[in-house]
Amino acid sequence: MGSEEVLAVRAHQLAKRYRRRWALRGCSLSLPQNRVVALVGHNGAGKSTLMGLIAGLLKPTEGEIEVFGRRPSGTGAPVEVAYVAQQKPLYPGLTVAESLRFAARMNTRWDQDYAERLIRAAEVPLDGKVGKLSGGQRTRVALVLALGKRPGLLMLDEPLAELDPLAREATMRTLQEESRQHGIGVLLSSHVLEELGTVCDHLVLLGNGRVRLDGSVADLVAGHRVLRGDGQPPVAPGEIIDSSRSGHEQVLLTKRSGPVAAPGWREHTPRLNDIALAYMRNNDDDNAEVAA
Ligand SMILES: Nc1ncnc2c1ncn2[C@@H]1O[C@H](COP(=O)(O)OP(=O)(O)OP(=O)(O)O)[C@@H](O)[C@H]1O
Repeated sequence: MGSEEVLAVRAHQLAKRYRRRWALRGCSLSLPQNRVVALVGHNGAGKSTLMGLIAGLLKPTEGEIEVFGRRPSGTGAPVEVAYVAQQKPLYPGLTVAESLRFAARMNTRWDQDYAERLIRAAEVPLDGKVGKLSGGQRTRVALVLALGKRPGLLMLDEPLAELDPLAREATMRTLQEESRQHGIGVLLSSHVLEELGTVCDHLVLLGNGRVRLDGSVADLVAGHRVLRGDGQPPVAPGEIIDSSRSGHEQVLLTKRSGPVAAPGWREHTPRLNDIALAYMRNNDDDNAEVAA
């Protein structure tokens, strides 16, 4: 990461233990502002825990974390941070319009015009009761309530799960535009890996509570190659992150940036989800990579 980049989050050796179980350990990372960051990892990898620590809803057991240069309180989110948790914090008895008015009273930075514009774009009825909306519509409302706060960092825990493909595309586009036009940082946890590659600038991959990958998408893609062929792999075993078969061929995801000139082997540039899946499938610490 370039030294000129503004950081939304800096964590050093951050760790969180619930009773005797470590949910997050040795987590050191820097999340840039003005970027869309994908947070991925298997179920129970520690994504929600990391978000809770950044949001100031959880206290670290060990290590340090700074959000916009300050330590989160451990009792509530800083004003610059909007967090949409998996259980979306909505009042089912309010209409959408009432929910926006309530948010306006609770948030000093609230932008009502912008929130109404986003609700109209999402085609959610302003007079609809939140409790009667579909799961996807509730997600859109929760997102608008977060964006309307005009946060410096927006964190979304699994926002795409209940959205149809069109709503997913629209949501991702909104997040990307927000990040580019208003310079906000977006941290997005998701299991929908295919869509992340087109929108995210940065990837953090957690495995068993540890950071396995942390880097810009451009650097991660440039630092890996997919090799297809048969016979003896033309790279050192330590460079192979994942190996599978497709028909007669071996398919290797390798950690290297230079070309591989080997008869019988073809190479191509991986997609972000090829890289993420390979690391998730091979979830051991030997392959851990933390890009600067
Ligand atoms: N309140 C809690 N009390 C005890 N253990 C917890 C608590 N919250 C999470 N854990 C444990 O911590 C680990 C990390 O959980 P976390 O919810 O952060 O993972 P996640 O990556 O968000 O998972 P998912 O993709 O399933 O949402 C898991 O082993 C989980 O069981």
